[in-house]
Amino acid sequence: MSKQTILLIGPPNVGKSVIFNYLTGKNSDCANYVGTTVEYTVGDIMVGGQEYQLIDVPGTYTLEATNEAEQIAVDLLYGRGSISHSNGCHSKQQSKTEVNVAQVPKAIIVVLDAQNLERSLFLLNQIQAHQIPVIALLNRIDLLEKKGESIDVNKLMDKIKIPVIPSVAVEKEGLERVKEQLRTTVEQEPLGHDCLGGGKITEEEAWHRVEKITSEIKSKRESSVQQKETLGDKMIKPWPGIPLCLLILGLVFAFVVGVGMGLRQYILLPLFREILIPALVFIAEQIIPEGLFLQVLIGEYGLLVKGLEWPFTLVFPYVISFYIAFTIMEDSGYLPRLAVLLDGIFNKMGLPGSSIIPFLLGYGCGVPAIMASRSLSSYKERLIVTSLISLAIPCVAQSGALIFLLGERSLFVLVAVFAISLLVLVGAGMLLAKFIPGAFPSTIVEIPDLLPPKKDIIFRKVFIRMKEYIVDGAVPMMKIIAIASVVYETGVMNYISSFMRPLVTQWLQLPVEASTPLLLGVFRRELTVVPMIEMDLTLVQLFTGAVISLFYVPCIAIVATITREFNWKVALGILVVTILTAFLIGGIVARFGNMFVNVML
Ligand SMILES: Nc1nc2c(ncn2[C@@H]2O[C@H](COP(=O)(O)OP(=O)(O)OP(=O)(O)O)[C@@H](O)[C@H]2O)c(=O)[nH]1
Ligand SMILES: [Mg+2]
Repeated sequence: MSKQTILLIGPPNVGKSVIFNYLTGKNSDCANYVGTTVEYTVGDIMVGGQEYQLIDVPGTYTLEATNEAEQIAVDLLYGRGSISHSNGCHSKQQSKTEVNVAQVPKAIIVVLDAQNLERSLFLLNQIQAHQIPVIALLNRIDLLEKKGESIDVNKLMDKIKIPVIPSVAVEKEGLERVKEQLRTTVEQEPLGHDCLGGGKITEEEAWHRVEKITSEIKSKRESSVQQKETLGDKMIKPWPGIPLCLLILGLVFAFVVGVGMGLRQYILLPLFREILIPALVFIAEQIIPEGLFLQVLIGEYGLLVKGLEWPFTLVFPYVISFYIAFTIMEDSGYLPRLAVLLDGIFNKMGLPGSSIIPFLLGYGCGVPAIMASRSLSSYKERLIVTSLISLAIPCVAQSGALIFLLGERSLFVLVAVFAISLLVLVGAGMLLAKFIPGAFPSTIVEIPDLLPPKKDIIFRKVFIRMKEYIVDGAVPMMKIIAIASVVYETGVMNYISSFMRPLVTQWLQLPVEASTPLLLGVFRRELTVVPMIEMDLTLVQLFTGAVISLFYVPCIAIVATITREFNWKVALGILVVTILTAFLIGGIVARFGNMFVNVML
């Protein structure tokens, strides 16, 4: 028999995932913006000697869902959940544990936002109408106290007549009490009343009552003065917000490139090139007889040579530097401010400013980025974001490879490639906004407090993302390199390449070997770039190759995600558009890139 479930519900960005991670030991993604969790995550929790499944639910303000992520929350409450869920990381493999979400939960932990109690109580009231035992966690009280405010928790319990546990999830305060309290709650019958005093009331009356309760239990210290305009407020105004934004993004770019190059040059390259790879090659030569198998291991595309060098010395350093920078940005609460600042530009692409979050996630990996678009409110917005991520946003593996390929030859060309990608992104976005039917967005961006990122949370998140890269990025890359190695050593690669000769040599003006990255790139994005490193190409040819790789087909994992989130027709459409764009812009750069390169040199 499958285990019974306990739901963790609350408004967005209140700390549910931090609480879930503590209670289950799993790793549900948490970050300082609305809509971090877009699918539910399941973990085990022991309550009074019995095992339950705790479900981390996407945040929702009310039970009238306005996007796909919120709909998942509502479905889980009704016991209508489907069994597609995350097992605590971005891994595409599903958890093997059986999850029965098509059942009404045994209990609900409602997480209230101490800073926005009215809205939380309104949601609590709606949840209680479902006759399921509930406990409440009053989280983020530290932030309230910083503002010189406090909530009388006993008085609150008195009024809403359910157990309320005050907590500071990031400090693990109050979380042990949740397990104790759950022990009695799961045994209880539902209370049979709601927190607002019962009776059939209108929405307006409900708001009136929550405001009254809040005003009776909340107090402000006499000494607390009106807050000054904070740095967080300044960041969303054009002045000084835009210069600050350029400075921050510039610093992030410099950090990712600089730290990535440093990690490669001084740590990973010496470790792999001078120690690990020679040792493995030596061992292979000793124990494996001459022949095809040995060549596949140590030849041109050898698994023990390129199969280790590419994923671990070329891409891995940038995965580390990108995710350190990105995690600090997402935990600080800067991203929603960027969303407000860029709202005008995004509106021209038919998108709300908050789509900056899936876009920036896309610079890490397209798969979680496309999933994150679930928090957008219309199909049109999701489709535009997904198409643009697939077309013009290089993932971290590909960016790492591009930085390596071009960085040492010409920084101008490197910057030009990223600038072209941004231009195409905006241009294609404006076109899609015109042609895809649907209303234009109305933007409401919730802005959380600017918080200093916590060291241990950053460390854990970067570590998880490194692990994910090794499992979901490096290992598949090694498999493809192994296949490429076999295909190369047996001469099949040459045979296939001959079919692509006219396209590659005449239209793109590249040597015929450049068909290899185009073939491998179907499987993984960075493989459209890395083989070019081994070729003797002119700067214009590198420019052409980089631009093609940028727009060329998204990798197999992304195509699978698009098919799952939309359907195969959308995936096919995106494939066709990306291939055509890549060859079109690649051909143009092959012809006119010379002019640019000459001017810059
Ligand atoms: N200061 C403070 N920050 C907290 C507390 N709890 C969570 N946070 C921070 O609040 C942000 C949001 O936390 P999450 O756990 O992602 O919130 P969530 O409710 O799961 O958000 P969604 O998935 O978007 O609904 C993160 O930056 C956390 O570090 C708390 O008690 N105090
Ligand atoms: Mg969450």
